[in-house]
Amino acid sequence: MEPTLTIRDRRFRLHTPEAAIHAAISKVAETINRDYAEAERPLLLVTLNGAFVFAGELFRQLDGPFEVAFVKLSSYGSGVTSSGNVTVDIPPTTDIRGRDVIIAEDVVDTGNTVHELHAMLTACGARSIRVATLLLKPETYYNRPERPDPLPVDYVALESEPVFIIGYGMDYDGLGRNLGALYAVCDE
Ligand SMILES: O=P(O)(O)OC[C@H]1O[C@H](OP(=O)(O)OP(=O)(O)O)[C@H](O)[C@@H]1O
Ligand code: HPA
Repeated sequence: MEPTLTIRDRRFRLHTPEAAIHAAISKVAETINRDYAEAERPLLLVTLNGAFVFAGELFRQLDGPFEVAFVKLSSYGSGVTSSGNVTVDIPPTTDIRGRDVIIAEDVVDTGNTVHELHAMLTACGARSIRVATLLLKPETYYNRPERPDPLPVDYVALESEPVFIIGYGMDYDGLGRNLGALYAVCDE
């Protein structure tokens, strides 16, 4: 685990080591297993691209008749700020009607993505919708004048200050998703 690294034009510093990530994901899995012990075929819906690493590790620790499906959304392009427009590149890869859905996100930052997806799943007739994320940025998520009543984020592995993070699925311009630890931009 490098203490600092450079990707293209940006410097990053170690933010969360691998062991802490694994421990946090295991805690989330335990809670979900308790909450869904009686559920019938709950669905883990993974938001591509970023959430595939987190969701893969989480899914392996879920007990019972869980299914997995995917959706691809994007709003950041190659930069470090949300465009504000969430594009649905691939709609949910399975029928959502009547399902108990857990959205798996890598990061809930502005919350634009998770709100867009929640609205889509509601329109598709999901029976229940909860959100699991590897990382939540509470200061960014809960302080949005345009969204005074944000959705609950039900399962949060890790929290961070409002700084751009890469690693464990999260990217800068498509790079850094394969890092096993989290790194925060440190050149601002
Ligand atoms: O809370 P928000 O501000 O909406 O940010 C969170 C979203 O941003 C990233 O997706 P991105 O659009 O970068 O696509 P990617 O998953 O392919 O990296 C990330 O994977 C989340 O889905
Ligand atoms: O901090 C972040 N890192 C990578 N992708 C993101 N998408 C929203 N926030 C982030």
